[in-house]
Amino acid sequence: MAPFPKKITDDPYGAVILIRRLVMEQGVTYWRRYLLALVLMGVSAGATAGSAWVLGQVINQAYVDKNVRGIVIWSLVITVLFAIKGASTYGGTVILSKISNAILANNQRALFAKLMNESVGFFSERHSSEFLARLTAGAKSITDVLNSLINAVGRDLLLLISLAVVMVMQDPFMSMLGLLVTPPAMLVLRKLVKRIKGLAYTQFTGTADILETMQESLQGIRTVKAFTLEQTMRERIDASIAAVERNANKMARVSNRSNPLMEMLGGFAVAGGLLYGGYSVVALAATPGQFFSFLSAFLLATEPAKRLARLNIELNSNLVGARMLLEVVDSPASELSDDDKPSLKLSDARIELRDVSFAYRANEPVLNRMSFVAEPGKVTALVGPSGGGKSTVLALLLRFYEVTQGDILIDSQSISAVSRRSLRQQTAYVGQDVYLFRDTIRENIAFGKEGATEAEIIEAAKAACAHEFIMSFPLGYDTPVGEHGTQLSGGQRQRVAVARALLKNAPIILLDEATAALDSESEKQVQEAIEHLCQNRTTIVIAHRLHTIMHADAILVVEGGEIVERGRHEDLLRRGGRYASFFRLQHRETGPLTLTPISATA
Ligand SMILES: Nc1ncnc2c1ncn2[C@@H]1O[C@H](COP(=O)(O)OP(=O)(O)OP(=O)(O)O)[C@@H](O)[C@H]1O
Repeated sequence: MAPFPKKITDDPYGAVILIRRLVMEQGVTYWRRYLLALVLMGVSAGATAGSAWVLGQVINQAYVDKNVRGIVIWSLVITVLFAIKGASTYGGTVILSKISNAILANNQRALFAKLMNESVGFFSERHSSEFLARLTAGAKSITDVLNSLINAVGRDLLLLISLAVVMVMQDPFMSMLGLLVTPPAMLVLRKLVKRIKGLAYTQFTGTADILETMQESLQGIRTVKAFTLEQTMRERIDASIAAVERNANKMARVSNRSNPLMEMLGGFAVAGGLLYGGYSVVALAATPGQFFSFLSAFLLATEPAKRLARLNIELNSNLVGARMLLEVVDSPASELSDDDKPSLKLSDARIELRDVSFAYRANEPVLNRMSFVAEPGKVTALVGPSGGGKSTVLALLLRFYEVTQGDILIDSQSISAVSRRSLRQQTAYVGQDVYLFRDTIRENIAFGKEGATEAEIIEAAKAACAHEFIMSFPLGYDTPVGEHGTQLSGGQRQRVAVARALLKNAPIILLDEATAALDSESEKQVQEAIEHLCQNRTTIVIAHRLHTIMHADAILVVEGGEIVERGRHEDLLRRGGRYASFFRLQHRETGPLTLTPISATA
């Protein structure tokens, strides 16, 4: 999917094609219900037109026939017609709303499903608020387009036709005169459509900007507060809000610019009708009933006529949102399901990187012909300066990205030849930023295994040294963790994440800096949890504070996308190279070394 097009003209979706597509792909599914709604709208239109006609009868009974009984009967008929109109309008509106809600939900599901088929790289290039706007406003726009169409046909056109029938029945000549106002009205409206499209687009992107600032300020609320950025953030969002407000006002002005003119044209038509109607009663012996009936039908017809005239404006402004959503849904998925590939079959879980090169962006290599083996059931540690490419190795192992060159093999199977799902199912990953979902602790652990039992969840929590702190909360496992787990401490979050990984019981463990930024007591507990997690599993661990490294079976020093040193702790120290200097650095910083070693982040 391309990012937001810079100009609306870049957009390949034409209005007619899009409307046809929405009708054929989305509306047609509900044709039976639409038909029922149309019938009800037709009944409502008939009742409205009927009441205009009956009005003429009442007037004639009063002024011409002087018949009280007739007046009473026709008045009763009008009451019945209004009741019919009320009931059918209600039925039609409810049916249409239900269809709209279903279409809205379908589109939101489709967009979300599409996003789930996008790669990690896809999201790192875009802001999530872009999708929020498309999911909400875009999906709503699609239903609005379809509603505008059905209302135009069902409500307005049917009503207009029924009223036209009454007008022609009462006075054919005058009805023709009414049509004279149509061409100038059309001319004015056509000019407005183009402006509206541009404004609707700006409105859409402006709303996305507001969402973006809002989301960033709230997610980074601690940074905002700590750096007293409240005013800065207020100013940033204020600029976006003011721009959207200005644009909305412009849109209101432009889209309603037709109104004064339409009213004037309507006024001319009504005045003409009065003049001619009055004249035909006085001079041509028409009945007052005819006159009143025609006039009321004419007045009733002005609203649907105005709405129909504005249909083009309405459609075009909503089509902008519809395109925004369909653009994402239509774009080729960056991570299509490859479940048809064979599953990864594990025996020992031996991982091998063979001459792996990788670049996020062309000509900016991050890994350069990297090769190493992570032996089965052993702990392999990646250490090295920040930005060296350690996290990238894990990202490639999980196939968040595909290698540019070389291959990654697990038990001699290239990971690119097996399904991503089978690869990820057999891998437990605990990342730098522990992500907890806004749910209870229980549910957050349970994400590790589908259908996990309570006993399994508690067992995992115990092994992750989390059970105790969980039980210290009044709600125990039902304690909500808050958005992103903010109601837990850093160490608690990490232990919940380790419990989740333990529950998954995967043969391969990937850990990225899991003990960073913890006090020594929490770190000890998290470390103990991790030791349980790694037992008898092939583990690749990125260590920044590196408290497990001393005992790691292999230590790889990654620098500039290459492995510059490898070996066990003692060997590397003896060699006196990069690792030894990191080690000494930490030694100086932390005082005499205890058994806990090394931070590799320079
Ligand atoms: N999504 C991305 N898009 C573009 N470049 C990226 C992306 N992620 C990482 N990089 C770049 O790739 C290089 C390696 O990053 P990586 O995260 O693998 O380093 P690291 O060794 O794990 O660092 P740290 O120890 O700080 O976590 C860095 O220069 C980084 O800027």
